[in-house]
Amino acid sequence: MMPIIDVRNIRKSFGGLTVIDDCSIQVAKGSITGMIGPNGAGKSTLFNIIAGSLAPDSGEVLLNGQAITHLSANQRFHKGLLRTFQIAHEFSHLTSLENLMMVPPRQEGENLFSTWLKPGEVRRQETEVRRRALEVLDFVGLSHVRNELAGNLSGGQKKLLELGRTMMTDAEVVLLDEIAAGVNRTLLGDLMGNIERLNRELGYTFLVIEHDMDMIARLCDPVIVLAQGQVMMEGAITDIQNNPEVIEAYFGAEPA
Ligand SMILES: Nc1ncnc2c1ncn2[C@@H]1O[C@H](COP(=O)(O)OP(=O)(O)OP(=O)(O)O)[C@@H](O)[C@H]1O
Repeated sequence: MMPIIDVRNIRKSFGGLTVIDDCSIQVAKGSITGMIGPNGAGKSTLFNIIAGSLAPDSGEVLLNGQAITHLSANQRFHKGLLRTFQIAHEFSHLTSLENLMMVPPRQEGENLFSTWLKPGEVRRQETEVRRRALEVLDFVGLSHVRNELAGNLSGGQKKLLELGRTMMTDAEVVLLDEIAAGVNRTLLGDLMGNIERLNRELGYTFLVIEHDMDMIARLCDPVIVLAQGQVMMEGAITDIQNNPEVIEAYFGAEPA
């Protein structure tokens, strides 16, 4: 089956430093694919290239078989590829509900204007967006804080809200960058449960960069190990954890 994300022969250097070195990865539609690797392996750089916030020196990124390398992050968003972002400072003064209602709908080309011109359409859309936002809050377990300012939410609740923002758009592929960091175990459990449900029930594909191995082990299959800008290994987490080469790359030592 055609991969939903196909990264082909990407190279990226900063100054004289080669960070991504002829790297190719594929993300299968419907998977929760993990990406791990030691600090400085190039994970964030590759993510930025996939999301469209950084241009590669060479190579291609395809989404559903279509080259998107030349598209902006915003254009990729409208094609259903998005990454979660920390709730920006200005949004911390809005409630959880408002944060979700602010997410722009996915629209391509002329749809953007055609709905504009119809009388009554704007109000109908706003009612619909509100209904959707309330459903999403319910799904991610944040109904009880719907009128709370986002800035007052706990770290874990903010992550749930960020995940909720992706649900406002009918995303196809979501890039999750280190979302477990700073989240307490209970909320992390909720977050993982929601990711699984989005995957199973709504067909979302995820590409997850994560240092939290428990999260990778529970959610991700396959897992890609990146080291020095190249794919070192790809497979099930149990195989990866027992691979001497991977252990060496991570810890710089042979397994005991
Ligand atoms: N904008 C930049 N300018 C110069 N060097 C950069 C830039 N972005 C990243 N790098 C360098 O590229 C290398 C890979 O960084 P990257 O953040 O992609 O790694 P990572 O695998 O995500 O690491 P971590 O797990 O620590 O987040 C590092 O040596 C980093 O210093």
